[in-house]
Amino acid sequence: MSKILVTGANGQLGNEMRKLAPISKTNTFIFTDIEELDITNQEAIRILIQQEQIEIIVNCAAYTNVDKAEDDSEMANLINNKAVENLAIVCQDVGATLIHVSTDYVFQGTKNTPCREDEQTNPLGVYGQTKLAGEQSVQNSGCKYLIFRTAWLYSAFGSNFVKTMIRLTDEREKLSVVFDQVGTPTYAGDLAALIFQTIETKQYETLNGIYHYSNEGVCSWYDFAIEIAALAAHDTCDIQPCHSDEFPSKVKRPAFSVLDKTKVKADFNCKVPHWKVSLQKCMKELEGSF
Ligand SMILES: NC(=O)C1=CN([C@@H]2O[C@H](COP(=O)(O)OP(=O)(O)OC[C@H]3O[C@@H](n4cnc5c(N)ncnc54)[C@H](OP(=O)(O)O)[C@@H]3O)[C@@H](O)[C@H]2O)C=CC1
Ligand SMILES: Cc1cn([C@H]2C[C@H](O)[C@@H](COP(=O)(O)OP(=O)(O)O[C@H]3O[C@@H](C)C(=O)[C@@H](O)[C@H]3O)O2)c(=O)[nH]c1=O
Repeated sequence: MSKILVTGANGQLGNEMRKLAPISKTNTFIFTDIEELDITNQEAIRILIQQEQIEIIVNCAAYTNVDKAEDDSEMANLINNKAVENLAIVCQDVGATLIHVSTDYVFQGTKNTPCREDEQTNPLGVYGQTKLAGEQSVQNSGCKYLIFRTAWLYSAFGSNFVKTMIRLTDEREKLSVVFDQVGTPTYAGDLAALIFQTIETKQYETLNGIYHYSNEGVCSWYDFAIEIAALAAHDTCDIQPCHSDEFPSKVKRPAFSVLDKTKVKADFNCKVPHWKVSLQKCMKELEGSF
């Protein structure tokens, strides 16, 4: 029996972890968000970890507003890097394992083959830079860790591209969506299932390092929007592809950030659902809300 702490548990991934916890056969999960545990406070982390004798931390907390981060780099760095360093230092001190989550936005995305874990990083914006710094803080701490880099996360919880597209394709007659940024959408429930499996089967005891995990397949945000609208039966909105420079944003995003999952599939022996299959699952959960 191990005790697991999930931080940032009110977000998309945290809520998906909450759904799985009750089926655990061997572990007890404690869920916190900023109100219960502000991870920028190292002392508060230390007290909770020691009091509860936590063996694993799953860090789902992050600053995820990519546009806002450009004007708020201090806060983004505090949450995506400094706070992650806090978790890693405490884990190292008490011998706990840190399971952390990072992003495809650590890559520049200028090549057109799937990104492997050992490939050169070069984030284009503040969000990606602070997430990369967070990865490095974990690695430098000396703690036992797993970092799952994922991409284009969505779920029935929180706000995300799927929910935005459901709303916009209902409200508008016409919509432009970028087709020159290519990646893979990932259902947060699938990533949570992998993290849960890692804990339940104790894979974290033998595996460590960075792993790429997204759903299977490749698409542009435009393709993703088309599929969302089709599943929502929002067929009156005319969705048109546009270039990135036609969609106003202060941050440059990677043009191609498909993640290569060869390593995670081999080491974790996990089956990865295609993004269209998982999108259908999530849309079913959202039924009634559109
Ligand atoms: N969303 C995406 O598309 C992608 C996300 N990721 C990564 O996956 C992980 C999970 O993302 P996701 O579930 O979407 O994130 P969310 O933004 O949905 O959730 C993050 C949670 O962390 C909380 N939080 C913020 N600051 C603190 C703090 N100081 N202490 C404790 N909790 C805090 C947030 O609270 P509040 O809302 O009040 O700020 C929120 O509840 C993150 O590491 C993210 O970088 C990777 C690729 C894609
Ligand atoms: C709403 C909208 C967005 N877009 C574009 C903007 C952007 O290039 C793309 C996706 O929009 P988003 O705001 O969801 O993008 P963004 O917030 O950048 O999504 C990213 O979030 C962080 C947390 C990650 O880690 C990444 O993996 C990725 O999921 O679609 C349109 O072209 N038309 C639209 O109407």
